[in-house]
Amino acid sequence: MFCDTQCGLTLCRNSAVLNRFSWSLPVILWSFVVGQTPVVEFSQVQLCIHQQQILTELSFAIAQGQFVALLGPNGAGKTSLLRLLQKEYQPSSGLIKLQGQPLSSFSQSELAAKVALVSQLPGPLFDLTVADVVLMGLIPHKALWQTNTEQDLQQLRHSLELVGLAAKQHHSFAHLSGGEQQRVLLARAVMQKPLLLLLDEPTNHLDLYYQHQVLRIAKALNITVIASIHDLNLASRYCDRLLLLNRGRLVADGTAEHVLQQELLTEVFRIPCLIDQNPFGDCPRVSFGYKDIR
Ligand SMILES: Nc1ncnc2c1ncn2[C@@H]1O[C@H](COP(=O)(O)OP(=O)(O)OP(=O)(O)O)[C@@H](O)[C@H]1O
Repeated sequence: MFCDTQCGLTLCRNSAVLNRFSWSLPVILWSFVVGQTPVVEFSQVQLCIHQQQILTELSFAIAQGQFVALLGPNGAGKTSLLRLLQKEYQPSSGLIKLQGQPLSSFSQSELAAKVALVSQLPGPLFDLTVADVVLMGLIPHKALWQTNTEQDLQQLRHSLELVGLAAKQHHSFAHLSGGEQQRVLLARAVMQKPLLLLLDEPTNHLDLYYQHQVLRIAKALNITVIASIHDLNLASRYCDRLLLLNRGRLVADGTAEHVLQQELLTEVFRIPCLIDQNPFGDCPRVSFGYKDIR
């Protein structure tokens, strides 16, 4: 029996809990059988900053092409996990591998060619046009003296069409709405052709149409994606696999059906919830709320 009272959950090593960790073992076994190395592997990873334990004993493996949602309440450690993958933070112990190689062995420029990030807040981009920002996705793949080819420009147009912003190619990035900026950053990531795409709350600032659109685009890329998402229903609809974090620990890992369990979600998010079937797709739907308040 294993009890994790620290994270407010009592997790017992019974079949229900094993169900909540249904992915990493199959990924490792499948990788072994077909000879394909997982894109990302965390082995007993811990992150401690200023003596505060941020992430505790994270172990999982993600196969090529999986679209993975990182879920959890505020402060659960989602962004910190994404920062580890960009080497912004170093694990205090444990090992992270990218394509079978220790992440620590990649230089920042090698990493930039393999990992793209769409984050919540773009850094200062001064008065660049939309095209300038999207073309920045080519930087990790080009030497300083190389100019953009006709093929690059075609790819630029294609990336902007994907996010519905072809008409704004020559507009100033700074003058776009928050949602449009977010989509430009996704187009830049598409341009980068990464092995691994990291999305940090990619649906923030987006209206309903583009919340779905951004995740549809990310899914259609058929690359490995790890997305920190607050909306459990979007994760359920679009992601192959859900990792649920609570207070720095991985408390569930599996398909939406495995992870989106009423009792678990009520404990982790500290609000009553009900699960039923999403009428638009074959996936669970979560509703949170209190019956006595309308
Ligand atoms: N550089 C840092 N220094 C101190 N504490 C940090 C640092 N980075 C993260 N933390 C702490 O680690 C915890 C996890 O933060 P993190 O941003 O990873 O959570 P999150 O799940 O992404 O939250 P949110 O949903 O609010 O974005 C928080 O308590 C945060 O204050």
